[in-house]
Amino acid sequence: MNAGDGFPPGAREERRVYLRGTALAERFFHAKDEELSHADGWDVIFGDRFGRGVLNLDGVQHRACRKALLPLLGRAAASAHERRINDTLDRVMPTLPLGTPFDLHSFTTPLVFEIAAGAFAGLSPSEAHEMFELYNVLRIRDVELGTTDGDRDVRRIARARRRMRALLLTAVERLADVDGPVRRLRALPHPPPDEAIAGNIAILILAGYETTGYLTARLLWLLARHPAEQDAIRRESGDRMALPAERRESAPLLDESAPLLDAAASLLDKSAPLLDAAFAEAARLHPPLKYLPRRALTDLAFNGTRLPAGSEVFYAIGETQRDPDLFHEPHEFRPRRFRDGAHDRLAWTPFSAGRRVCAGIHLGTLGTKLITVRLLQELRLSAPPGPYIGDVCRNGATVEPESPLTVVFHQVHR
Ligand code: HEM
Repeated sequence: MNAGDGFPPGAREERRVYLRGTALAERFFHAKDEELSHADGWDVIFGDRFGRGVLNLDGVQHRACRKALLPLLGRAAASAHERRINDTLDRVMPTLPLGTPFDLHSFTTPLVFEIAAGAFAGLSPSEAHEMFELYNVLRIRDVELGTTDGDRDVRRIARARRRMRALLLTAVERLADVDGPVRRLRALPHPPPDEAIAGNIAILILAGYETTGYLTARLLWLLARHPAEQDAIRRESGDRMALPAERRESAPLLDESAPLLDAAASLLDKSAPLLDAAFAEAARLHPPLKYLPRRALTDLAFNGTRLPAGSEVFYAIGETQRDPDLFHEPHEFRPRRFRDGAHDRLAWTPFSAGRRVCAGIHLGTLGTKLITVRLLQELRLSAPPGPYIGDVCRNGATVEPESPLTVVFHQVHR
């Protein structure tokens, strides 16, 4: 870097920069991988524990994998996914307890994991359960080397990584003849090795379950705290759920004409506007990814904000979506705001935006909405009195509730 280039002394050393607001978003979401690396950014969050896949690849490899995998995640895949979700719910819903406090997040997360592991790795419910536990071990952070606990964690993580690798390679073998990630990736002009295919499967499951599981829990919890909104959505969705299964599948919860866009408008579902608005509002208040991690590979300047090469760069979705200049009463749950008026295009980006917008936006939206309406059809949710439960972000990207998202289920009386 030359003297007089505007960087303060010492700024070339690696540093962490947080970007907020729509003015910077435009430039952030349209940066090239050669400017802001996803691979290096996500390495800060989960290192090499989950392997590489479409989320944490850059450049040519990323483009090839994304193109190969998108058809499995798009609208065409929605009805198979809807069937899988319904079958899983048929099995687990009768086990939900009535009348006692119940943590939504510890229910929805393994549930969505099982669905994702079945869809992308062909795992049975018991195999999925084992893999879920392995993911939890692989997420352990802040290991203090040289202490008894730290050394035990290192051994647990190493064992979990070996077992995870074995399960994923078995999945690669098992799925060789099925239309899924393995066949799609092997059909590329330069097919990745099995290890990389396994990494892609791991990333698909990871990207899908934590986000959808968390957002579903948040939406249901918010509706438990807002009974009028809950009743209105139950009435709205009742008509659809009363349809026979085949008709329900031909009237999916997702607007079939919606392209993979980057604004809330693309997810509008004309047949369920109240559910749609509550979904958008839950994702505004509680985006599962609070920050998007990148690393600047070259010196950059975004609207005057300097990003020296080597910086860790985080786009703050959560703070932007609660900016009072962008949303009136930003900390309140007001689904109507998404029905009443337009908002700045990049003010709402829970699925990211631009070229690298969430590849699973359709499945994530479908999963969250479907689990919500199925539960609301059979159960009324109430929230025990208590303060608002916020989030913690332990890894610099995803969030989890700071304490259990407790609700009580009651039978719906018609
Ligand atoms: C409500 C649910 C979901 C939310 C809020 C969400 C959010 C996001 C966000 C913010 C990103 C961008 C990450 C970044 O820029 O670094 C992303 C990427 C991605 N998501 Fe999702 N996601 C959800 C569900 C899913 C599902 C169900 C899948 C499917 C398996 C999925 C697969 C992916 C993949 C593959 C990427 C990487 C895309 C790329 O880099 O080209 N997501 N998601």
